Amino acid sequence: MADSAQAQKLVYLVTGGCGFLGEHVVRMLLQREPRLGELRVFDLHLGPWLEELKTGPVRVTAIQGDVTQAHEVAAAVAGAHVVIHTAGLVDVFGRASPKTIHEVNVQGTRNVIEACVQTGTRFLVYTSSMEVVGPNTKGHPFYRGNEDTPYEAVHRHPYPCSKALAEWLMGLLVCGGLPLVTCALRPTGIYGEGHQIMRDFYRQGLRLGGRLFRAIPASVEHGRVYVGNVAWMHVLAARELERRAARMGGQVYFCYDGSPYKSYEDFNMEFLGPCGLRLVGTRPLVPYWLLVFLAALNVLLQWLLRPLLLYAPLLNPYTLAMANTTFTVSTDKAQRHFGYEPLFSWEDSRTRTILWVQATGGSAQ
Ligand SMILES: NC(=O)c1ccc[n+]([C@@H]2O[C@H](COP(=O)([O-])OP(=O)(O)OC[C@H]3O[C@@H](n4cnc5c(N)ncnc54)[C@H](O)[C@@H]3O)[C@@H](O)[C@H]2O)c1
Ligand SMILES: CC(C)CCC[C@@H](C)[C@H]1CC[C@H]2[C@@H]3[C@H](O)C=C4C[C@@H](O)CC[C@]4(C)[C@H]3CC[C@]12C
Repeated sequence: MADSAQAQKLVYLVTGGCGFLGEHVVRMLLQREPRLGELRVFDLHLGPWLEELKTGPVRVTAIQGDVTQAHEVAAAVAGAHVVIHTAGLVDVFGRASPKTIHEVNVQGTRNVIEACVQTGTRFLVYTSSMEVVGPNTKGHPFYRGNEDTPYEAVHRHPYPCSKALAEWLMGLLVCGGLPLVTCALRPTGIYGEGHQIMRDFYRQGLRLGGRLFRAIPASVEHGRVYVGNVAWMHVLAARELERRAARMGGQVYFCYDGSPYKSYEDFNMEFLGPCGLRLVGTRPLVPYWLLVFLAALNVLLQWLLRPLLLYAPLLNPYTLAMANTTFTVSTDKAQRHFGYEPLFSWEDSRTRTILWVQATGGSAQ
């Protein structure tokens, strides 16, 4: 007798499937989801790498579309059994306007939810963010917290505001008693192959003669999680939503793995060190007040230069506050609720990331 994996082939849709995380989710589904019959990859910008996937046994359909356009989302969702919604505008640098961030992250998510409800899709996994919780504007540390740890979540920046609102929309469904079963995954800072900011730091270090200068005390710890494990968690959550709907429906899960707790800069050095960079200073080399001043200056410059060019450096008051606030998670909720175990050990994650930085860090790719 054919087993159920062969009997029922499922249609999956991944929004934002050509982004940093989205590409890993797409590849992970193809490798690890035996019930996959068709994979729809929906993104504003389609990657050329999708072409190579079309020659495999699973039907891969590339859909160029915009989540802010309800009719485009509805057409892509129609007939899908499962939707993984990772599309989003990740901007804490002032590149996009607050209005655009809201449209993509909140209205886009609303469109995905409504399309699922209208077309009868039953399972939806949403990529949320740790920033739905914090760090808050008061700089309170969140130390080894879990999904139930009390924390004063106060948002002002458009990006965390939008992620919080979108996650709240997901929660509304549970209260509304709709047949759609959803859960939200909250990654901390993701790293791994394709991580733009890691590459930016690497290039900056190369420009500075192989050195980076410590700006944040080593005692400020950050939660980081490997992209392959975040992708695996999405695939597993999507698979288990059906079987464990009562337990998982409406739940939120932090994304976690065995990556060590370190400061943002020390963590990056785990990869940039083996690529030849050195972090200078055991303590910050510039006083904090000077960083605050430079961050404020960058905001002013961004505003002054806006008519001429987009000036969006990494340092601004929000990113400085983030970098300077401890935020680490310690939880096993995903393990308890749907059997998640990281697929990649810390050693594997580290090696894969180093190889990627070495291969592409200095090139224009
Ligand atoms: N990178 C992180 O550290 C991190 C941490 C926590 C949560 N997240 C969340 O994970 C998700 C993916 O983030 P990422 O780091 O891969 O970002 P990314 O920018 O690499 O990927 C986002 C993808 O969404 C697509 N997209 C943007 N606007 C769209 C639109 N209007 N219509 C359709 N597609 C659109 C982009 O083209 C891109 O391919 C986001 O929802 C983000 O909020 C990321
Ligand atoms: C002060 C400077 C020297 C260093 C600036 C580092 C700064 C660019 C880093 C620090 C923390 C980073 C964020 C953190 O890892 C988590 C997330 C959550 C996610 O939803 C989007 C990405 C984001 C905001 C990281 C962006 C880069 C930050 C702010």
